[in-house]
Amino acid sequence: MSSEVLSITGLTKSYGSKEVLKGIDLKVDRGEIIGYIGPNGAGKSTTVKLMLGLEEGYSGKIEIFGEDIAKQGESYKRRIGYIPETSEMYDSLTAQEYLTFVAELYGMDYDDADRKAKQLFDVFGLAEVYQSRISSFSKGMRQKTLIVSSFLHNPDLLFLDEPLTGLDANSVMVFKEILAMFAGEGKTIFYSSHIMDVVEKISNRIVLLHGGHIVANGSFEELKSQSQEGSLENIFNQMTGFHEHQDRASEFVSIVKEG
Ligand SMILES: Nc1ncnc2c1ncn2[C@@H]1O[C@H](COP(=O)(O)OP(=O)(O)OP(=O)(O)O)[C@@H](O)[C@H]1O
Repeated sequence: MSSEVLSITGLTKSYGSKEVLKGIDLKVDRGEIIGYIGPNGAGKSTTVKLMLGLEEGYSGKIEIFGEDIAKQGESYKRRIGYIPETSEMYDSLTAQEYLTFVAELYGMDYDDADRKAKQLFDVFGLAEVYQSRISSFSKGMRQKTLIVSSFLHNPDLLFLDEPLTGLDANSVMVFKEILAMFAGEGKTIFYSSHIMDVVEKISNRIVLLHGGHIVANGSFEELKSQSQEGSLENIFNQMTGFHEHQDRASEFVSIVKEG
């Protein structure tokens, strides 16, 4: 069996006259944690949505689990988990209703999904609110619900967009450990985030998207040796040509003070 889980070749995508992706090539193997980074608006979410089949109208080729997604049916999606950047969770549902509903979409049996979701909720210390409405949840509780919904069907490939949003420091530690263990089981994780120190620590490989192209692709050590910068934050600033943070901050503060 090939160890390649994901292969993107010559991927381009435009919205109207705006070309967001200008030819992306990327290969990802089983068990890798890919840190997918880039400035706001670079096209990270667009890439992920294309791979999930949520967005159409691209050129190039996207192969997942060895097959072209344009040619295969929906079945590959059952092996994928997804934490979106912004989520429209159904507020009027309870966590139990929401999680069993999502799990059934992934082909799980109701009773299995219910039992497993309840156990996972318990791990996050949320057993007592399993039957409460999502509308009553805090930001972190909602994020934990999304995390549980994306892992419930034991996916082989996970797309995580800013998954730590709202999690407290203890939960962050648990979640980072979960990711490492999951990758150790041969699962593949595509991790999109702006929190550079977390990306630096958890990723086996970092892919930086800028100006419609992949401008860096390697382990943190490799990127560091190429750029002679210390942290991933500095490497990011250097590779995206951004050196004005102090000027921008001074300008902002002086405008605020003026009025
Ligand atoms: N449905 C759409 N219609 C028109 N333009 C879009 C659409 N979706 C995304 N775009 C544009 O494509 C570009 C890339 O957006 P995308 O959300 O992929 O960026 P991103 O790298 O995920 O950014 P961020 O870090 O801010 O989340 C942006 O300029 C955005 O305005």
